[in-house]
Amino acid sequence: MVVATTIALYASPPSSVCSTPHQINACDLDLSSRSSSASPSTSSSPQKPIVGGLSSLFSGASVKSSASIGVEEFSSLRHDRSEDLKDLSLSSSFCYSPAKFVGSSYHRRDHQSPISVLHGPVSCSCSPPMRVSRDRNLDGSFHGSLRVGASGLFNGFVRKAVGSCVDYELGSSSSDSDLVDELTFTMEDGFGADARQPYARDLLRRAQLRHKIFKDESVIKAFYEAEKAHRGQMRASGDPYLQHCVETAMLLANIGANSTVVVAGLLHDTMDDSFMSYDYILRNFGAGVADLVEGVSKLSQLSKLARENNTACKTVEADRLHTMFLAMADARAVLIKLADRLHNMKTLYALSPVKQQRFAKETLEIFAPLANRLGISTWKVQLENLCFKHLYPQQHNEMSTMLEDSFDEAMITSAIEKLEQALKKEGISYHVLCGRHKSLYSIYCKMLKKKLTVDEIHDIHGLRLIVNNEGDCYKALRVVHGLWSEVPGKLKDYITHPKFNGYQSLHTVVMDNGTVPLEVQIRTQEMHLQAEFGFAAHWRYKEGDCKYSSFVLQMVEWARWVVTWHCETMSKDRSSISSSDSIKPPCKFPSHSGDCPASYKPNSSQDGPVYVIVIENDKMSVQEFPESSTVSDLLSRAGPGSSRWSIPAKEELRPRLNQRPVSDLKWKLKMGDVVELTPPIPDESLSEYREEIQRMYDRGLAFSRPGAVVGWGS
Ligand SMILES: Nc1nc2c(ncn2[C@@H]2O[C@H](COP(=O)(O)OP(=O)(O)OP(=O)(O)O)[C@@H](O)[C@H]2O)c(=O)[nH]1
Ligand SMILES: Nc1ncnc2c1ncn2[C@@H]1O[C@H](COP(=O)(O)OP(=O)(O)OP(=O)(O)O)[C@@H](O)[C@H]1O
Repeated sequence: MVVATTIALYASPPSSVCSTPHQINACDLDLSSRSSSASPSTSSSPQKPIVGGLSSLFSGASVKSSASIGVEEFSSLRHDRSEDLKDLSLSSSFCYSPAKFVGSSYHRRDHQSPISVLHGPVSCSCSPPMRVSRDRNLDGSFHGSLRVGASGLFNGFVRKAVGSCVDYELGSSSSDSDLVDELTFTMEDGFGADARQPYARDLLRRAQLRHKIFKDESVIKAFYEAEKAHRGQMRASGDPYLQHCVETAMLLANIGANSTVVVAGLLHDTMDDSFMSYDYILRNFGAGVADLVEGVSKLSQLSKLARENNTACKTVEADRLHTMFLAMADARAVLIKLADRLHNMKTLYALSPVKQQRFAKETLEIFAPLANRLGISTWKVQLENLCFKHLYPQQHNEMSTMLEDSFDEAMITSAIEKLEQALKKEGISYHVLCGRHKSLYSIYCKMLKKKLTVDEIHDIHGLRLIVNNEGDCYKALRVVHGLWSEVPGKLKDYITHPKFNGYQSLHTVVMDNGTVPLEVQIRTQEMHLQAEFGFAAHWRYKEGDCKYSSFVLQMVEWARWVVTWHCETMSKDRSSISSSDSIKPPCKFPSHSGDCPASYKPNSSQDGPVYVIVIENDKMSVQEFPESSTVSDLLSRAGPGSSRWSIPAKEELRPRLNQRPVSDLKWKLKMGDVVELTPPIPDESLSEYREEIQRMYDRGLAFSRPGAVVGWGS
């Protein structure tokens, strides 16, 4: 079966499963059986603190939810409904494109969403969509341990290896030289090569079966480099480390990323966790890949810092962190980091409960919103549902139990078919007809936010229709109301009465089979662009946009667009992207017209604030500075009293900027800079200095020491 992989960054709903008629296709093939739809909540959303029992919300819910869902269960489309179904991201999307309408006035569609990222019929000869077996680990029952071989000789190496990725706190702070001491082999001597190569070959072969990009020369080369770099390293789950690299790269491939990104995905941990250097990657794979791997490494470090400092709990700082991540790194590096995190979240069961909580918290507050901003709904949904499970297991269980019968993919599929036929009969052409069921976490948030019971949520099942013009919106609405009975009071005409943010669409809720509510949204392509990309962008709608500066908004749109562009245009199978009837990003990459909402160019203008990580007394904060601020500005904010500072002569006493002693106070701060105000001084003999610096900070007084020409303050 040819699978049209589509993740609609702009155009379509989350975890969109796109198909030509009669095909239901899965995006993340290894995930498709548990794909889910997006949900709300970000660090800043009102529903963020999700706590408390659901019993009151559920009152009356179970009766209706079980009684009302009399249609074929979605599990029949996917897989057997078994215990671990509860742990999956219970949501998915479907999309039909009217290929049947080929000819005359109908647009031929091989893909669902004209501006979807992936469109690409990625030849996934892996398990058929909707019937993909699930990872054994999702039920959380498997508790792996650090398996490092009988001798345990490589403990240190392994610890170091996994440290930066999953924060096992097993000595990941050791330096590279410590690491060398613990190694009893060199990377080149082919330790265990004979034993491991068959395994690696098998892993590669399986990856190639799942996605053809793994047959690319550069990808194969990267695979073997990753194998060499991570040889002997195991994950806490007990899996070889290489598997994590492959799964990360596979997630990227599944959203249509090109070979540069997939290669960087395979190598994403090599700089942190092996001896592979930037230069080595540069020589072997070029600057594009090397920069990406370096970008991911920086994001990993910042994420670790944030995790250790519980930044996710501080809403304002978490928000700054989102922005910083997008602004400081190539958006594709964020994409790789997200894929890395998604796979780590899927294998979180292997960590201690405390670590699980910490990762889940950070993921929910930092990474899921990032996925949302980048428009990768399918990842956002999976991340959120996994976090939900770990952070609120009781509520997750209750919701899963209650809703597992409610998610009815078959109903959505048949509703699409029905509507498609009826539109055809009426001669109404359309661009996209897609459906999704709402994710578990999104339903949960909506129930809490609006104080609703589950049977009061009318958009658990939803369809979206994108037509050519306004007139067709109303014609299509009549068709919808002719097919199904309308729920009184639920019709909203945001075309005649747009929302304040410019959002336009027709919304109606109808009853399928008289029992299951189905929300139908109808809009034109222009309206849809606005809803996904413009001021009414869905992520802003979900986050509540009032607090964002235009700088942040533009930057997010830029990042989103870059990611989309890269995924779309690099997807080799997608020749139809340029077809004239596609909904396209507003301007041609890489230039924007002046009034384009995505006209922000990272690093090309200095008109926005910079966010800097400041570490002081082992505490981290994410601070905002006006454009063109300098180290001196930062120091004057940090220290009481004087705003003029000079630099201590002794390097080890200076503040550090990105791990280097500050040498120029006029140095301009950049997005993502890390400034340590009280650098760690390992030498015990320097403790006196340290105390004095501390006093200086405390009192804002000048620091001096006999013989040393150092002075803080004027
Ligand atoms: N992109 C975007 N989507 C929106 C916006 N407003 C509403 N929507 C979509 O429209 C759906 C329903 O919105 P409304 O019909 O206004 O419903 P509501 O009154 O907010 O609440 P419910 O009927 O309970 O969903 C939402 O679930 C979104 O999918 C917006 O500003 N931007
Ligand atoms: N009726 C629909 N048909 C298809 N896709 C939809 C529909 N409604 C929302 N979506 C898409 O589904 C994704 C997930 O949205 P989600 O269900 O979390 O929130 P929402 O329904 O848009 O908003 P809210 O939770 O406030 O009602 C978004 O990409 C959204 O655009």
